Amino acid sequence: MAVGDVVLGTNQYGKAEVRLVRVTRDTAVHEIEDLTVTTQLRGDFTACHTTGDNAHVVATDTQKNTVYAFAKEHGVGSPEQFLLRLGRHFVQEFAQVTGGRFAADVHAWDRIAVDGEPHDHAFVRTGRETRRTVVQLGGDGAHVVSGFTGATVLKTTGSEFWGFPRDRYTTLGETKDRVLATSVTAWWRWRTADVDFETRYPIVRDLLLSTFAQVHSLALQHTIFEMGRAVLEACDDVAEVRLSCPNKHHFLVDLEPFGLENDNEVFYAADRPYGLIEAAVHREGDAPVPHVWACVPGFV
Ligand SMILES: O=c1[nH]c(=O)c2[nH]c(=O)[nH]c2[nH]1
Repeated sequence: MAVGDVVLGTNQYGKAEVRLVRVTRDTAVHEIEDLTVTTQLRGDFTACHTTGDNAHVVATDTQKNTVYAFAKEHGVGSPEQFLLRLGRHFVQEFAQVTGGRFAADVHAWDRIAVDGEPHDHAFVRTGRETRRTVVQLGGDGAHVVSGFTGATVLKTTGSEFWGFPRDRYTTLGETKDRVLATSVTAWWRWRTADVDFETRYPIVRDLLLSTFAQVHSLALQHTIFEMGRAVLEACDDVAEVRLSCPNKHHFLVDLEPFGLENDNEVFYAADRPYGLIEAAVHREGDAPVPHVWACVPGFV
């Protein structure tokens, strides 16, 4: 519907960053599930925008309540299944809802060790990656993208960087042995929504990180391509991998003024600026699905 010459374009709305902690206490050994969930509905919401008629608007407060209710009723389990269940509920329940974007960050917890034993009901946040997923439902079915951010990894050798062009602004020296460090943000698109996500997620994650460790790197670009390639070669159910990796520079400290040698031992870990290396890796001939990636935060 038009208001004068102005028309409504694409729109979506929902509740962002619903903090959900689910404790399962069937036995004395409790389990905890901790997620930040975002729901955004798409469909026929034109009247609300153009005339203020809220008849089609599933309140964001209702969406938030549904997240909590579903966690109680159905449990959480894999975030992918949780979001598929949640998203399908809104589509089935409300005729005006045709699809949406549903995203979750998963915050992992370890048990606190007491006298060397894992405690029954005390946890500490895992210092590793934050698992993430985005599920998209629409006319062409369900698309599931999984990934993680904040996996900080470092190797003290096995990394070179040389052979780059030199102009009058180039001061960086060539190196055959440097520290390589990054905080990996990885996304991968599953071929279908029919995946055992809980089994597959750690396999993909471990492949990415073990490849970082094993590749003799000639550039961070080289490393991240190899990381993506390792996943695509091992995992038929993954269609595409995208990686965003800051090059967390470790500069060798000049110790000469102090009469000391620095044999790749003492580094200045700079926080900014940093190189930001990003790449998508896919199999030749695979059809791209750009609209899925358009809703994934982080990088193009
Ligand atoms: O792995 C690297 N890739 C670059 O593109 C680059 N540029 C730079 O200054 N250092 C590095 N390291």
